[in-house]
Amino acid sequence: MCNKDCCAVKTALTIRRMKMLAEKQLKEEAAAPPKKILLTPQSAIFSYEDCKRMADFIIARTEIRPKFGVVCGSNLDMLAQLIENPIVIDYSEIPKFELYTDDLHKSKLFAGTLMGANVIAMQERFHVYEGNPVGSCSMPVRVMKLLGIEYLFVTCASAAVNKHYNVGDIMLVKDHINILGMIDNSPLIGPNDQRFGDRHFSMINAYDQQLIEKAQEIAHEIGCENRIWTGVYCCLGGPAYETPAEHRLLQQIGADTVGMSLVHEVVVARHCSMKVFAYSLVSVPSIDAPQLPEAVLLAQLEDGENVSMELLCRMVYKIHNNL
Ligand SMILES: O=P(O)(O)O[C@@H]1C[C@H](O)[C@@H](CO)O1
Ligand SMILES: Nc1nc2[nH]cnc2c(=O)[nH]1
Repeated sequence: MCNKDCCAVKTALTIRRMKMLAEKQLKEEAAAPPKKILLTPQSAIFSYEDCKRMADFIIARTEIRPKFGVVCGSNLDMLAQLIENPIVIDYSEIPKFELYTDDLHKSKLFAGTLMGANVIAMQERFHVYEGNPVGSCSMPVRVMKLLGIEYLFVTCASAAVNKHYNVGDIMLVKDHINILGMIDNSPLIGPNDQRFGDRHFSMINAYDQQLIEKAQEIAHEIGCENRIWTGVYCCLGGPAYETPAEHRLLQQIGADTVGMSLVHEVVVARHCSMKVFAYSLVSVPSIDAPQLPEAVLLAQLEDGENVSMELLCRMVYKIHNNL
């Protein structure tokens, strides 16, 4: 047991020791070379030349000039497998293309034909929550542009925000709320390369209205008009799903579904004037939805995956044949 004097001595010693340590640390910091801070503008991480080199590599390997590009979302990787006689390229083979991804075995590009049209599909996309800068996540879209793609089909998994949407439903995206972009995390921040597009550009009709109408026609043709909605997608950073309070906020600002991707790819696609068609497969129920057994949700999801394949094939067929 120490007395009052003992503690006072200890405190004085501790203070002196801390002071000495702080001084030593300051001296060491002053002697160390300055740390390099790399401020990399999003738009300059991959230059036009980098994207061109990647596109040239893909053209050399596949020998096709695709008209359609597809980005597969989670639970939608089977869309890539619809491509006939595909040339499959692992992302790691393409110079500089490989980024961080949780799902290495799906990191593949499929190039071939679908319903008679030349198509290339990314089986897995890059996400911001995996540690990739937002400008890198959208780099493949620029590569697709330089491959000559006219129509970009972007797909993703999402959670229902709109209480009428069920798991397995498909939402055709008519507009988006880009929360990451709103808080200064746009893929186009940095120098603008005019070869891709103008510095400022409109995001009105970013999701091509004619393509949406074609998809709505298809919904009727296949008898899925009560399962294919048209709505607003909101992108959050993830990887955690939103809290109930955030979910309520998203309902109030007009989101119908929420996910962790798509919008930055669409911004980059519109910057370089690609026609965009996007849909999200509802994979997580809204917090207002009645609780359903896991097996029911899985069956609904599987059904939605089948509808999404039908939708993709019919869209490609109709556009390719001007129907
Ligand atoms: O690539 P997408 O946006 O479909 O992936 C979403 C986000 C997470 O990776 C996953 C969550 O379920 O789906
Ligand atoms: N933010 C978000 N993204 C998703 N992607 C798939 N499901 C979800 C979800 O519940 N929330």
